[in-house]
Amino acid sequence: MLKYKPAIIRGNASEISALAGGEGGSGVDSTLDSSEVVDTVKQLAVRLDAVVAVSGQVDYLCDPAGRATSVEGGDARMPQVTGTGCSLGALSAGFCAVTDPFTAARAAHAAFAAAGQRAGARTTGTGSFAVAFVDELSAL
Ligand SMILES: Nc1ncnc2c1ncn2[C@@H]1O[C@H](COP(=O)(O)OP(=O)(O)OP(=O)(O)O)[C@@H](O)[C@H]1O
Ligand SMILES: Cc1ncsc1CCO
Repeated sequence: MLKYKPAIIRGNASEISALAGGEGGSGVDSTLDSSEVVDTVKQLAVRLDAVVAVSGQVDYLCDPAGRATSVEGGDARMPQVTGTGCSLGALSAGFCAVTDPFTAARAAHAAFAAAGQRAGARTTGTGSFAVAFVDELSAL
Protein backbone atom coordinates (compact mmCIF):
# COMPACT_ATOMS: atom_id res chain seq x y z
CA MET A 1 0.00 0.00 0.00
CA LEU A 2 2.89 2.35 0.71
CA LYS A 3 3.82 2.52 -2.97
CA TYR A 4 0.63 4.54 -3.50
CA LYS A 5 2.02 7.17 -1.08
CA PRO A 6 -0.94 7.60 1.28
CA ALA A 7 -1.43 11.16 2.54
CA ILE A 8 -2.59 9.95 5.96
CA ILE A 9 -1.82 6.69 7.72
CA ARG A 10 -3.92 5.96 10.77
CA GLY A 11 -4.18 3.07 13.16
CA ASN A 12 -4.43 2.03 16.76
CA ALA A 13 -1.21 1.72 18.76
CA SER A 14 -0.55 -1.91 17.86
CA GLU A 15 -1.15 -1.25 14.16
CA ILE A 16 1.26 1.69 14.16
CA SER A 17 3.81 -0.39 16.09
CA ALA A 18 3.51 -3.27 13.60
CA LEU A 19 3.90 -0.89 10.65
CA ALA A 20 7.23 0.19 12.15
CA GLY A 21 8.35 -3.44 12.54
CA GLY A 22 7.41 -3.80 16.20
CA GLU A 23 4.83 -5.89 18.01
CA GLY A 24 1.30 -6.18 16.65
CA GLY A 25 -1.95 -6.52 18.57
CA SER A 26 -4.75 -8.99 19.07
CA GLY A 27 -6.70 -9.13 15.81
CA VAL A 28 -7.91 -5.60 15.09
CA ASP A 29 -7.62 -4.63 18.79
CA SER A 30 -4.67 -2.80 20.29
CA THR A 31 -2.65 -4.26 23.13
CA LEU A 32 -0.58 -1.09 23.46
CA ASP A 33 -1.50 2.40 24.67
CA SER A 34 -1.23 5.25 22.17
CA SER A 35 1.22 7.05 24.50
CA GLU A 36 3.69 4.17 24.02
CA VAL A 37 4.06 4.83 20.28
CA VAL A 38 4.38 8.64 20.14
CA ASP A 39 8.04 8.43 19.04
CA THR A 40 7.12 5.77 16.47
CA VAL A 41 4.42 8.07 15.05
CA LYS A 42 6.99 10.87 14.63
CA GLN A 43 9.55 8.58 13.02
CA LEU A 44 7.04 6.99 10.62
CA ALA A 45 5.75 10.40 9.50
CA VAL A 46 9.28 11.32 8.38
CA ARG A 47 10.16 7.90 6.96
CA LEU A 48 6.91 7.47 5.01
CA ASP A 49 6.46 11.16 4.15
CA ALA A 50 2.86 11.07 5.37
CA VAL A 51 0.72 12.32 8.20
CA VAL A 52 0.64 9.53 10.79
CA ALA A 53 -2.10 9.35 13.41
CA VAL A 54 -2.51 6.90 16.27
CA SER A 55 -5.84 6.56 18.06
CA GLY A 56 -6.53 5.65 21.66
CA GLN A 57 -7.64 7.40 24.82
CA VAL A 58 -5.48 10.24 23.54
CA ASP A 59 -4.81 10.51 19.79
CA TYR A 60 -1.37 11.68 18.57
CA LEU A 61 -0.78 13.08 15.05
CA CYS A 62 2.45 14.08 13.30
CA ASP A 63 3.37 15.28 9.83
CA PRO A 64 6.68 14.88 7.96
CA ALA A 65 7.69 18.47 8.76
CA GLY A 66 7.54 17.75 12.49
CA ARG A 67 4.17 19.33 13.25
CA ALA A 68 2.54 17.41 16.06
CA THR A 69 -0.71 17.57 17.99
CA SER A 70 -2.83 15.48 20.31
CA VAL A 71 -6.59 15.13 20.56
CA GLU A 72 -8.44 14.18 23.73
CA GLY A 73 -12.10 13.31 24.24
CA GLY A 74 -14.22 10.46 22.97
CA ASP A 75 -15.44 7.66 25.18
CA ALA A 76 -13.99 4.41 26.55
CA ARG A 77 -16.68 2.48 24.63
CA MET A 78 -15.35 3.60 21.24
CA PRO A 79 -12.79 0.77 20.91
CA GLN A 80 -15.61 -1.70 21.71
CA VAL A 81 -17.59 -0.61 18.65
CA THR A 82 -16.26 -2.39 15.56
CA GLY A 83 -15.60 -0.05 12.66
CA THR A 84 -14.90 3.11 14.64
CA GLY A 85 -11.31 3.20 13.50
CA CYS A 86 -12.20 2.41 9.89
CA SER A 87 -14.80 5.17 9.82
CA LEU A 88 -12.30 7.59 11.37
CA GLY A 89 -10.03 6.80 8.42
CA ALA A 90 -12.91 7.41 6.01
CA LEU A 91 -13.68 10.79 7.56
CA SER A 92 -9.99 11.74 7.44
CA ALA A 93 -9.91 10.83 3.74
CA GLY A 94 -13.07 12.83 3.09
CA PHE A 95 -11.65 15.92 4.78
CA CYS A 96 -8.51 15.53 2.63
CA ALA A 97 -10.66 16.54 -0.34
CA VAL A 98 -11.02 20.05 1.07
CA THR A 99 -7.84 20.76 3.06
CA ASP A 100 -4.27 19.60 3.66
CA PRO A 101 -3.73 16.14 5.18
CA PHE A 102 -2.60 17.33 8.64
CA THR A 103 -5.60 19.66 9.03
CA ALA A 104 -7.88 16.94 7.64
CA ALA A 105 -6.64 14.30 10.08
CA ARG A 106 -6.79 16.69 13.03
CA ALA A 107 -10.35 17.74 12.16
CA ALA A 108 -11.51 14.15 11.76
CA HIS A 109 -10.02 13.13 15.10
CA ALA A 110 -11.54 16.21 16.77
CA ALA A 111 -14.96 15.39 15.29
CA PHE A 112 -14.77 11.82 16.60
CA ALA A 113 -13.67 13.04 20.02
CA ALA A 114 -16.58 15.49 20.22
CA ALA A 115 -19.18 13.05 18.93
CA GLY A 116 -17.92 10.30 21.24
CA GLN A 117 -17.98 12.58 24.25
CA ARG A 118 -21.54 13.77 23.50
CA ALA A 119 -22.82 10.24 22.83
CA GLY A 120 -21.14 9.00 25.99
CA ALA A 121 -22.80 11.64 28.12
CA ARG A 122 -26.31 10.51 27.21
CA THR A 123 -26.05 6.72 26.99
CA THR A 124 -25.22 3.92 29.41
CA GLY A 125 -24.73 0.79 27.26
CA THR A 126 -22.49 -0.04 24.32
CA GLY A 127 -25.31 -0.59 21.79
CA SER A 128 -27.08 2.68 22.50
CA PHE A 129 -23.69 4.42 22.51
CA ALA A 130 -22.91 3.17 18.99
CA VAL A 131 -26.21 4.55 17.64
CA ALA A 132 -25.86 7.83 19.54
CA PHE A 133 -22.31 8.23 18.27
CA VAL A 134 -23.44 8.10 14.63
CA ASP A 135 -26.27 10.55 15.45
CA GLU A 136 -23.85 12.97 17.13
CA LEU A 137 -21.36 12.67 14.27
CA SER A 138 -24.03 13.50 11.71
CA ALA A 139 -25.22 16.46 13.80
CA LEU A 140 -21.81 18.19 14.03
N1 LIG B 1 -10.18 4.76 25.69
C1 LIG B 1 -10.67 5.65 24.81
N2 LIG B 1 -11.24 6.79 25.27
C2 LIG B 1 -11.74 7.69 24.39
N3 LIG B 1 -11.71 7.57 23.05
C3 LIG B 1 -11.13 6.46 22.55
C4 LIG B 1 -10.59 5.45 23.39
N4 LIG B 1 -10.06 4.47 22.61
C5 LIG B 1 -10.29 4.84 21.33
N5 LIG B 1 -10.93 6.05 21.28
C6 LIG B 1 -11.34 6.76 20.06
O1 LIG B 1 -11.97 5.84 19.19
C7 LIG B 1 -11.69 6.16 17.83
C8 LIG B 1 -11.16 4.92 17.11
O2 LIG B 1 -9.95 4.57 17.71
P1 LIG B 1 -9.52 3.05 18.00
O3 LIG B 1 -8.17 3.13 18.59
O4 LIG B 1 -10.58 2.33 18.75
O5 LIG B 1 -9.45 2.49 16.51
P2 LIG B 1 -9.26 1.02 15.98
O6 LIG B 1 -8.77 0.10 17.06
O7 LIG B 1 -8.46 1.10 14.75
O8 LIG B 1 -10.77 0.69 15.64
P3 LIG B 1 -11.49 -0.57 14.93
O9 LIG B 1 -12.40 -1.15 15.98
O10 LIG B 1 -12.28 0.03 13.84
O11 LIG B 1 -10.44 -1.51 14.48
C9 LIG B 1 -10.71 7.34 17.87
O12 LIG B 1 -11.45 8.52 17.62
C10 LIG B 1 -10.17 7.33 19.31
O13 LIG B 1 -9.85 8.63 19.77
C1 LIG C 1 -12.15 -4.32 8.63
C2 LIG C 1 -12.59 -4.90 9.88
N1 LIG C 1 -13.12 -6.15 9.95
C3 LIG C 1 -13.42 -6.50 11.19
S1 LIG C 1 -13.03 -5.33 12.34
C4 LIG C 1 -12.46 -4.31 11.14
C5 LIG C 1 -11.89 -2.97 11.45
C6 LIG C 1 -12.92 -1.95 11.46
O1 LIG C 1 -12.40 -0.74 11.81
